[in-house]
Amino acid sequence: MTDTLAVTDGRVLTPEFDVIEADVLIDADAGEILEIGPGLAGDADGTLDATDSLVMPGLVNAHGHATMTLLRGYADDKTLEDWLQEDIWPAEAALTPEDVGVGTRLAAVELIRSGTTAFADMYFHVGEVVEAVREAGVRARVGHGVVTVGKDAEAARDDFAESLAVAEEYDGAADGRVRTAVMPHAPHTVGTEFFEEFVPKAREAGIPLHFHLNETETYLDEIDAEAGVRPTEYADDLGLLAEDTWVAHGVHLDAAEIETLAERGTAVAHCPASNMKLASGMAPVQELLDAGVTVALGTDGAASNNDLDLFDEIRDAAMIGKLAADDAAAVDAETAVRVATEGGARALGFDSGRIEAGANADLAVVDLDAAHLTPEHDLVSHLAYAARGSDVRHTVCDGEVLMRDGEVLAFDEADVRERAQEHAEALVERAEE
Ligand SMILES: N[C@@H](CCSC[C@H]1O[C@@H](n2cnc3c(=O)[nH]cnc32)[C@H](O)[C@@H]1O)C(=O)O
Ligand SMILES: [Zn+2]
Repeated sequence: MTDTLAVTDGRVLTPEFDVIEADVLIDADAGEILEIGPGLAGDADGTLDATDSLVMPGLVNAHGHATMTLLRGYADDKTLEDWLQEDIWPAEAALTPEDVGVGTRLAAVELIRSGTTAFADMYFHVGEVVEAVREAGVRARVGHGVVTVGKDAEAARDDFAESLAVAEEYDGAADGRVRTAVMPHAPHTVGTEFFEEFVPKAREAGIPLHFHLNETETYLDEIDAEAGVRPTEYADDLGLLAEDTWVAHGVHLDAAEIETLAERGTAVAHCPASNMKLASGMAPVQELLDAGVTVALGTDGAASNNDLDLFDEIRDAAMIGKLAADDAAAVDAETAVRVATEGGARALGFDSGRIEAGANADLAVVDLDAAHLTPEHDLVSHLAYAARGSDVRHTVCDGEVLMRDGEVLAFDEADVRERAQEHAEALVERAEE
């Protein structure tokens, strides 16, 4: 007999973006949605009340560095280059594997609280990330970030080799909730010879690739000086772009680069808050969408955001998308919610991001009983422009309830926060020694 869960008496956001009154019946063992319709509560083994609430697909955070929650508020108000070189990289040099476990658990609490059920993570000590994901109950595509600049050839090679080994080792962990990717940091922070050696190996092994692309003007100039081409062309020549590749940022893209991404089927994880905070620029989101590129949303690390609430990103994406296009109709409410759900799921290769029979049972239940969500003209508008992560009541991933009525079940949240505070303080002390 299968174990079933019914999400009852709410309204449901359908894949067509209609809002209907319905229950959602879930096969908790298979982690799949079984049926959407009226009166499904009767036979279910368990229920989750969605009265006065909207049942929506769990949000997908398609780019980030979860451990960087430990560096939230540590260094602000700087350009990307100064921030990384003066503050972040020295602090990361002092990070221990245990710090990664603690920081990722803090991130998981924040993600679950704000209705995010899947995330991408580029970091190191990936085994610790995987353990945290296993415990949290969320879904993730994880990888070891490779940087070769400033390293001798052997250390550089080892770093890329580790990214490949880690991706092979952990793929399918946590009952299949963990998938992996090879994650070279960016075209300009990894030497050409290492891409040439390892990208074909990743391709042969069927492992996706993820990296930062065209985040700042400075980075474009570095590739231009070295290779004399735009970074997207450089990446394409190295075989980096494919249907299972997704890139982060894509802020400074010209028309030819957008076309290349569309042709290769490579998705872009747009990170509007990080791009604004580091003054990186405005990504051409509407142009990407018009060209047929899959767009997803990411927070990036908590040190450049400074939280992991994807509702902020949805709103920011709509706002900055309009500014960038100089068009108030650009990146409309439905589009912004779609990129945060089905766009993210497509980018990360998860059968999630929509409430439909057969899809993964990954969903968020948003409490509509709030002043800032009144009146109810249009609930999709509310999701894009008025709702906050803290409006999420329940979070379900893979058919398991991860938060019920605002209580995170997977962790002792107070303990996670206390340990995060301790580890963050000790980390900064070591970094500044
Ligand atoms: N193994 C590598 C670590 C790479 S992890 C990925 C890196 O991306 C960094 N990072 C975080 N946010 C951003 C961003 O917005 N742009 C570029 N890099 C970032 C993050 O701090 C981390 O160092 C090493 O030996 O240094
Ligand atoms: Zn990043």
